[in-house]
Amino acid sequence: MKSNLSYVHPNVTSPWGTYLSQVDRVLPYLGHLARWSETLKRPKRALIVDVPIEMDDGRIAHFEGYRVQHNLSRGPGKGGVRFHPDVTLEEVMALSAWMTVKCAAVNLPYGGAKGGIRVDPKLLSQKELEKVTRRYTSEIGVIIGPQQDIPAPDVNTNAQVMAWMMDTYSMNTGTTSTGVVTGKPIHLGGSLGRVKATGRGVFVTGREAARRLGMDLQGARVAVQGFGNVGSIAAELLAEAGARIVAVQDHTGTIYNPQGLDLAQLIPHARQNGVAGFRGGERIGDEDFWDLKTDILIPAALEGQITAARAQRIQARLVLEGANGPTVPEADDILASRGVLVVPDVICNAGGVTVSYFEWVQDFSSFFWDEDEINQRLDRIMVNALNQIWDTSDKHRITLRTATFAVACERILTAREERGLYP
Ligand SMILES: NC(=O)C1=CN([C@@H]2O[C@H](COP(=O)(O)OP(=O)(O)OC[C@H]3O[C@@H](n4cnc5c(N)ncnc54)[C@H](O)[C@@H]3O)[C@@H](O)[C@H]2O)C=CC1
Ligand SMILES: O=C(O)CCC(=O)C(=O)O
Repeated sequence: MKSNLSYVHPNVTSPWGTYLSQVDRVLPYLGHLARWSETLKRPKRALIVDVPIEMDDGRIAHFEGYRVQHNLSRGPGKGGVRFHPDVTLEEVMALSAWMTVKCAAVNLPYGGAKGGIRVDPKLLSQKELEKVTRRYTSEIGVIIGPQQDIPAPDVNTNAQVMAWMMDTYSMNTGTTSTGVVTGKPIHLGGSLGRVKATGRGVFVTGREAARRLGMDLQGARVAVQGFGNVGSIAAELLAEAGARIVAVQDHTGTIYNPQGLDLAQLIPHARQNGVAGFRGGERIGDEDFWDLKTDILIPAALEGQITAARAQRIQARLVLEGANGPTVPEADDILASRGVLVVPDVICNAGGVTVSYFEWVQDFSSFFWDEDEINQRLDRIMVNALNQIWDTSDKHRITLRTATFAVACERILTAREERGLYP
């Protein structure tokens, strides 16, 4: 891991450090394209913005916002916006870089970008949240647009936030620009299937990986960390396929039921209160989550959750990375040496951006598809991408993560080489 950038100081477990180490691992498989690899280690553009708003009590509060466009070689930037009190520039850089790799892995005509505001939205009123969103959108308005960079939901953002972003951008440009963001409400140019798309993609890649491992989903024990958009939908679809969701952890705590949690009751409960306090399971210590006897583990919260120490304890045979960057490099090695198969974030959670792409295409053509068509196309794209990654993994005897980087980085750097360097 090496960064020649003066403005970040990554370490081996920070998100940008993790990403750099993942790039280093793919270099031997890039052939002559490796000479362009420094491109992958530098974001093309990073914008830091001040977001001042008047709070409900009359105070003026300032929040720090970011939008990073990591790479635009294959198309406009694409990637979500995160509202979280711990967001940093370095984290957004890593998240934007993983978007570059992810979009190329499923062969979408996009580069990678990501945004964030360092704010705890739970401490804001709805009015304050709207003001923060609108001011942030105006500030990053100089670099986003339907052909430049298209934001979408991520942690703590949703269709309502996307509606405000679309409206602010449209007001500032004097257009109705539905294509400037994806993940919008359906009647504002949103796509059927987008809300569930990331969780569905986790399910599809998990189904395929389980088949290859000879693991029956019927009765398989599943533990899920993070029970928001991605984790709850992945759990729901796995349960529909016969799996038992035995443990769920979110920021409020961890609950466990070896017979399987009742998701029809848990999901609405968690939406209101978090999972803690749910009566259909036993409350266990958060750290005990990592020792549970399960077949499938789904990290679907934040980065850096699977540390080296936790990787030694994980009992599952299959890890489905719903979250971005949940596994640090040393933990990756430990899981591989213990025979635990990891379906990496850059393919596992690519269902969301794939349906975002469908939304963007539908917005341009003003012709909307039905949900079955969307889900079928999503399934096909994910399965084809995973098959190619699996073949690459078998050919070079490398992990699925390095294989995904190999497939994606070849596409990214080929585009870079074909476009050339001169203005
Ligand atoms: N929403 C999307 O379409 C996509 C999201 N992702 C990734 O999936 C992950 C989750 O995103 P969403 O479900 O959209 O967010 P969300 O905001 O809907 O849910 C986040 C969940 O993580 C939990 N959480 C937060 N901190 C935690 C902690 N310290 N320990 C345990 N749980 C914790 C929260 O309680 C919540 O249940 C993130 O890594 C995100 O980048 C990846 C691809 C697309
Ligand atoms: O839907 C999108 O455009 C991006 C989703 C996202 O932020 C991600 O895949 O991490």
